Amino acid sequence: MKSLSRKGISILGATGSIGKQTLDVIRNHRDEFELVAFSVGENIPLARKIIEEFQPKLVSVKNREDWSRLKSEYVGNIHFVYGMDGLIQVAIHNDTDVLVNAILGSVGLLPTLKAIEGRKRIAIANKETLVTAGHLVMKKARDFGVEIIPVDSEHSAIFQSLKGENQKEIKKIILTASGGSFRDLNREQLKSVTVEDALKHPNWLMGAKITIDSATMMNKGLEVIEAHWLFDVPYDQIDVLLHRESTIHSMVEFQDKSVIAQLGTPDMRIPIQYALTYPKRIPNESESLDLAKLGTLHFQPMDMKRFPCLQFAYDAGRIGGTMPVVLNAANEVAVNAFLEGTIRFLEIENWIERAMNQHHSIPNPDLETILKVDEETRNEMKKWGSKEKWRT
Ligand SMILES: NC(=O)C1=CN([C@@H]2O[C@H](COP(=O)(O)OP(=O)(O)OC[C@H]3O[C@@H](n4cnc5c(N)ncnc54)[C@H](OP(=O)(O)O)[C@@H]3O)[C@@H](O)[C@H]2O)C=CC1
Ligand SMILES: CC(=O)[C@@H](O)[C@H](O)COP(=O)(O)O
Ligand SMILES: [Mn+2]
Repeated sequence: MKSLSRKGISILGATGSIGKQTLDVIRNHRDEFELVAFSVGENIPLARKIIEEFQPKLVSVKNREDWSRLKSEYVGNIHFVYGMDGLIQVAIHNDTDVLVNAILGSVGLLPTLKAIEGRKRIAIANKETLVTAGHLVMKKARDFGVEIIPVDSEHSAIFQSLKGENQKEIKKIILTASGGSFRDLNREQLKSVTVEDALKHPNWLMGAKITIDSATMMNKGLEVIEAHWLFDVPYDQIDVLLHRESTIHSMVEFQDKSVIAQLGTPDMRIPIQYALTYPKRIPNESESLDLAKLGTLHFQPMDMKRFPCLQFAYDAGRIGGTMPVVLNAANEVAVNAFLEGTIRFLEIENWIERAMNQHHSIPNPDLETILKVDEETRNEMKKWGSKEKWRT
């Protein structure tokens, strides 16, 4: 039986960067939280370690073969599931109080919708889900009275800055952007960058896909759309500001020109923990922000020509309908191709632009239309480019 005094936490994507940091938060607050269920993709060795340490009730893996192997290894009280049905079972487990959606990509959409129907509070890191179907997710959350608490550092900052405020009094949201791994390179220099260089984010240690998204500025583009849905703010009232240090995680300017910001060291365990304890705050082992040591903070306006992916995201958001579905799917496919070494860095933006140019947006799409457009975009893009690796 689940303990009555502890919150039951379930995690989609427990083996990823956010997933592992969520486990850290649970590990450091055993009196507050218990891990009920989790999903992994293909990292079975880490899944075994998590099972042994946390003894959850339900574990989901991506593939049937892994499910079959784990089932025979652990004969006892742990229930094993797999595939999309497995993700959904994690999302709606009876003992879940908070679902941490830390899976990568729009595969997180269906489990999110099911969790809302199951009236689970959702701590959402998985921005691709909100980009793809923000209108469906937020409407369903309102209909079912479910709270969606942001984990993404910028959105957690905005959420915290808005606490106790009147949402109608927002003048603008200011998302901060580090500039990513190539912030000091010009477009000419971007032609020859490598995957290894792209994976060196200046401030945050994150999964591969989001680190590339930071370097192309698509991460900020996805975050603009994410902010639009989470806070119900029009695109004209969402700005992006280059801020090298990632110390101010984001800000809100109000009608009276007051600006409220949230600051902290770049440590994702802080917003993850807040999403789990909200509206409470509890102590942790994270480092305190030392502004005197930092001395100076830097700010620069965003150059859309240098970072066209950010412009694509604003365009897709403003066009609306299925265009953000295409933006996201094209980005997922292109980043994957770059990570596999079959396209170069600047081809990521070319592929996204091409996919968007080929698409006629369908307004106010339902779930079926979204899934269809997502699949069609990925299938179309399979025909592009060579399978030859350009890097050794
Ligand atoms: N990392 C960060 O600091 C931040 C991340 N985010 C967002 O959080 C989400 C996760 O990011 P991050 O943790 O960096 O990503 P990672 O790549 O580190 O982790 C992704 C997780 O999802 C699992 N996964 C991937 N594809 C599938 C699939 N098809 N089926 C089942 N499981 C799958 C992986 O499993 P496995 O490895 O076992 O195969 C892994 O557990 C993204 O949406 C990202 O934009 C937002 C803010 C900050
Ligand atoms: C930690 C986090 O929330 C990331 O989304 C981070 O913001 C990436 O940094 P930039 O996109 O600002 O480079
Ligand atoms: Mn972020």
